[in-house]
Amino acid sequence: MAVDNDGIAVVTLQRPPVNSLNLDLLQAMNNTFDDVAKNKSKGMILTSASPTVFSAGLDIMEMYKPDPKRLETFWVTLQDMWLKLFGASFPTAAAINGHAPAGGCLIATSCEYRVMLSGKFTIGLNETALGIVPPTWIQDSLRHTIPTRQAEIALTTGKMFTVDEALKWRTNRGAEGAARLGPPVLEGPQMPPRSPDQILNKTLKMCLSPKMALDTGIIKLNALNEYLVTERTTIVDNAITFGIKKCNDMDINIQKRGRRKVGLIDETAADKAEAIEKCKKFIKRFDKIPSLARGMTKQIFRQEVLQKLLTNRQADTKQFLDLVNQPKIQQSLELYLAMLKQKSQK
Ligand SMILES: CCCCCCCC/C=C\C=C\CC(=O)SCCNC(=O)CCNC(=O)[C@H](O)C(C)(C)COP(=O)(O)OP(=O)(O)OC[C@H]1O[C@@H](n2cnc3c(N)ncnc32)[C@H](O)[C@@H]1OP(=O)(O)O
Repeated sequence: MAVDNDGIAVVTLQRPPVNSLNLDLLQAMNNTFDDVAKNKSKGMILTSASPTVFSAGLDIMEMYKPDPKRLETFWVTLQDMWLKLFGASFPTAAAINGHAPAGGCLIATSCEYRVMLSGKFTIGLNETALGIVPPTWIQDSLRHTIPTRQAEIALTTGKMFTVDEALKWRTNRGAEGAARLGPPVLEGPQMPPRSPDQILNKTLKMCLSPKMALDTGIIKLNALNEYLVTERTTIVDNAITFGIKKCNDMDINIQKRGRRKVGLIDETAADKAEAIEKCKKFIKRFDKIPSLARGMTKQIFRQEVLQKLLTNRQADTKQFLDLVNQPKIQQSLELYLAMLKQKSQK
């Protein structure tokens, strides 16, 4: 842990090669979180010493052929880590400088703010894809971060989000929907882009002109009708071109407006230093907010989710122990470890 001049603690996970969460690392995290609270730090940023992995999640070795007592301590220590981090009264942020699967995503979603490095990294709760049901409080951390519907889909599919997907959620509306209609007709002398309103107003004006004879008016309206039917694609394209031009003139970023943010991460950064700076900026937002009021508001906001685990702690531990001790799960863990080893040797 390093505390900067502003009193913000930067805590770096340092367990090579992938910061997998074993008992020792979890205990070290818990002690550090206690220190941050005791020192009255202004806030805490979690990051990783690895250039490519934030955290690979739970250390599979803790669950494979486990010592029963250690396994129980391992799970209770993980619960403690989550209760301390998710329930921390001080501001928390994650500078996610690499992959963050499963438990890695849990740490990130337990913080209040997330900045992830742009690149070929992924983040998400992949448990379902591994055949495991994520415990309620792990599901709650995601549901607390992104909209419920997206959380349900992500959890049930074991979705690992790319950095871009974690920031935004694709929709068919906006610029992407427009793109599916084909390229817009560009501005030219024959067909200057006009809004549909402009076209109709001009035609109406012409038809209402006292100089216009009735039969000429009818001919013009028929011609307009035919034009609207046969040229509808061009008209739509022109309307889109007109819309895009207006948005550009008004400095509205249509690319951003066309996509809805899923918000699993809040921002991206080019490198770790920038990610930490952005996290610091988030924490400094609270400079003028009384810290007691802030901390209590956060805890009340998170209380329901925290209380659920506190109430069901023993049952949750028993469920985990029963699951891990199943021969079928032990077999899956063995296969998974072999698969990871094979992949790392390639
Ligand atoms: C089938 C699983 C059943 C589990 C049942 C238990 C029930 C628990 C209930 C719920 C809670 C679950 C939450 C979890 O966190 S489970 C853990 C899920 N984690 C993962 O699936 C991530 C696996 N790792 C990776 O995808 C990659 O390692 C990655 C993080 C993307 C990094 O890739 P890369 O940089 O290429 O590194 P390598 O893959 O080469 O790995 C280097 C060495 O690290 C070992 N490794 C990786 N992850 C883990 C891990 N989670 N635990 C232990 N060891 C891990 C890997 O085998 C390599 O080792 P070696 O160098 O000796 O070959």
